[in-house]
Amino acid sequence: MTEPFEGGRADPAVAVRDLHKSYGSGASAVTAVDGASFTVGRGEVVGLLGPNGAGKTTTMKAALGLLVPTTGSCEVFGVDVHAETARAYRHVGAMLEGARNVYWRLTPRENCAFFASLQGIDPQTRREEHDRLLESLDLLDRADDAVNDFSRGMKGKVALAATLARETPVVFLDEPTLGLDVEATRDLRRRIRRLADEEGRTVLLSSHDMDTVQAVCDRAVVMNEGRVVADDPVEDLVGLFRTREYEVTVTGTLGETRAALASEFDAERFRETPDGIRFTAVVPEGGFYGFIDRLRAAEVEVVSVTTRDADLEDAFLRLTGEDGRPPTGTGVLAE
Ligand SMILES: Nc1ncnc2c1ncn2[C@@H]1O[C@H](COP(=O)(O)OP(=O)(O)OP(=O)(O)O)[C@@H](O)[C@H]1O
Repeated sequence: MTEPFEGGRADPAVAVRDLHKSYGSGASAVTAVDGASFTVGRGEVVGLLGPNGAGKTTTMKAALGLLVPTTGSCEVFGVDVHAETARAYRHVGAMLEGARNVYWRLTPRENCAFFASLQGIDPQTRREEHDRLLESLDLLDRADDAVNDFSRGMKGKVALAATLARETPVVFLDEPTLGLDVEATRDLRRRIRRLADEEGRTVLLSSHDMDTVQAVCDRAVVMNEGRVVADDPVEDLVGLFRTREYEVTVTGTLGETRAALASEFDAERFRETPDGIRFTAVVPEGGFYGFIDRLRAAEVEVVSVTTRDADLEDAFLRLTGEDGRPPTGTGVLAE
């Protein structure tokens, strides 16, 4: 692995500082990133989450020096990537939006060898490692075929192999599990964890796959509309929402109780079903009996109650307000 920059051992591996990026100008200008700040510590695996258009790719590109920020800065090991892009790039391997970083005329094996040698690594010393990498991505059978003829999904996997073959101390992965099957996804998760745990490498990954984020990330930075709306350890993000969500079906007339349930228990998604009125309610830990009493007082008959533990996906939807409730910001998380 290439040694990180000398000096500033206290510097985080990646620092994004008050980053603003707009595309275009005048009335057609699009603000993609609107004052985002976060850091990624050395050896940390951080997930960059957010709905489509939240600004994740733009942030990663700015942190790679591929885009000039409108204002703000990005640093790798304390070095401004825009002032010294080549120097920073040497320490960051990135797979962005699929397959752009591989040579399609070369084979997977040659791509791995090429990207390793770019980093000053003698590829002869890594043959077995590259084969293991290609095998884990189910590419070994095609290791000597030109990438040009591969499907999009396979090209993506070659891009990932080439990125990892560079053995850089920092790795950016934009949607790394996209197009991977269950087995390959599982293997990739293990590989990402190993990069951090055994090799001390730093990983920033964006993903819509919450299971992957939950499985591999130490921390999640959640973006929405160009801003960071949460920056917390993954377990805290989940813990914050460790209330129980219930799906409840009742018969009878809810009347005014409906509004009371909505305000006390976040009850929503009321709908008529053949079994009765169904809705969801969020009940704090230990509050279940109070909730049932509330229903009993309304003289409705409870037909069924099913529980569902909130997971990271629920947490994420609430933070970004995509569940229809007002967004919850970092201020709430900090409480
Ligand atoms: N080159 C560009 N020119 C104009 N607008 C752009 C450009 N690239 C991105 N945008 C816009 O900037 C906003 C943020 O896009 P970005 O790709 O960074 O988001 P994202 O979080 O990565 O989304 P996704 O999950 O869909 O990849 C979006 O509104 C997008 O349409």
